Amino acid sequence: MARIELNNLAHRYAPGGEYALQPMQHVWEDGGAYALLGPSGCGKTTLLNIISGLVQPSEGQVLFDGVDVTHRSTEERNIGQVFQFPVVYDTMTVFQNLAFPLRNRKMAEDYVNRRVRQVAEMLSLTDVLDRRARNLTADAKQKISLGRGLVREDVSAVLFDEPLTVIDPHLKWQLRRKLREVHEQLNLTLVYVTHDQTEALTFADKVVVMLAGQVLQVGTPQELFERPAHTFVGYFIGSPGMNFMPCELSGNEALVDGERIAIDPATAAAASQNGGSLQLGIRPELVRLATEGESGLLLKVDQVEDLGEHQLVTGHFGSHQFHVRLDESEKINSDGLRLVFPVEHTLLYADEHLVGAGGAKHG
Ligand SMILES: Nc1ncnc2c1ncn2[C@@H]1O[C@H](COP(=O)(O)OP(=O)(O)OP(=O)(O)O)[C@@H](O)[C@H]1O
Repeated sequence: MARIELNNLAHRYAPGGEYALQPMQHVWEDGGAYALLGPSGCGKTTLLNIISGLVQPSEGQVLFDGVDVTHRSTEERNIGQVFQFPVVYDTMTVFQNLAFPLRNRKMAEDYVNRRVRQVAEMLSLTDVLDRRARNLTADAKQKISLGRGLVREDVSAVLFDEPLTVIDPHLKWQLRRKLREVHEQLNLTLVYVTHDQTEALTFADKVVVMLAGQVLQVGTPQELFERPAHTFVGYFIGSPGMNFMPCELSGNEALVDGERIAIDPATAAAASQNGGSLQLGIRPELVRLATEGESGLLLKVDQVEDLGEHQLVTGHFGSHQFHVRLDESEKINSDGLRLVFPVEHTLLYADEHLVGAGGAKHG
């Protein structure tokens, strides 16, 4: 397994053309499970292909455990890959398919037997080990592909490019869980590309959020939820995403349409030094209703949706749309709700970037 270092890495497909990947500097730890998350065209596949060696970066280096592998082939980098569509040998049995990467490297047969059975067990393929792959469902074939990517212990990393696209929706959840278990048991460095936040958040220890060729934040699912480093991360992660409202500063308060909202003093001080166009950000889950006698901001209610254990209120402050997620037991006054913005969850963004500790955290 390897620690992967991206050293001043950038990529343009055409000399002098647009950057498909903006210059970046990152370290991905040995044994970590990473997800690359972002909308279509943000550069996820380009970055994955640069790590695997399918694309040569136009600038910078890729290091595996400190060794420069930028100009080495995929084969020389010792990478396992799982693609969107299953890559299996139809005429071989499931066992032979899983054994292929090991037999190819002349591993001893008793080791091959043990390892194939271990991986088959993890992916619930034990019952079909003797069946020919040709007759299996698309789901089973993709499980074989996953197994082939995971079967070698000597790879530097295993890269997955949207591997669950062809999987039946009810099986996706189960397979994601399986992949997590496999990661815990095999301790492989995994990089998983997806545009689906649920997939990224349930699979990865650390999620790398990308937009327009840039890595905006590398963080745990909790960090991305609690302290999005960029407004896009706040908006992209969460359902619905974070609320943002343009504001001005007045001492330790943000002014939104003339209303005053308390801000942590250190954040307010940093924001007044930073300058830039300011927005206040808060998660729909982290706003609360004012208690009796407590003052709060009046939200005009437009719509209430029943989400089972929660209810989602869509309303507005002045001209700004705002979402609040409340427990199903809360009584909603359809005229309006008095809301409290807890200081610890009320964040400020200057020119789209989080102000204060953790604002420019990349890692
Ligand atoms: N072979 C190529 N030649 C020229 N430009 C390319 C090539 N491959 C990708 N691009 C461009 O690079 C940018 C990043 O594309 P990339 O495929 O890496 O994004 P992505 O996030 O993986 O998107 P998707 O989820 O749609 O696969 C896009 O603007 C794309 O048009």
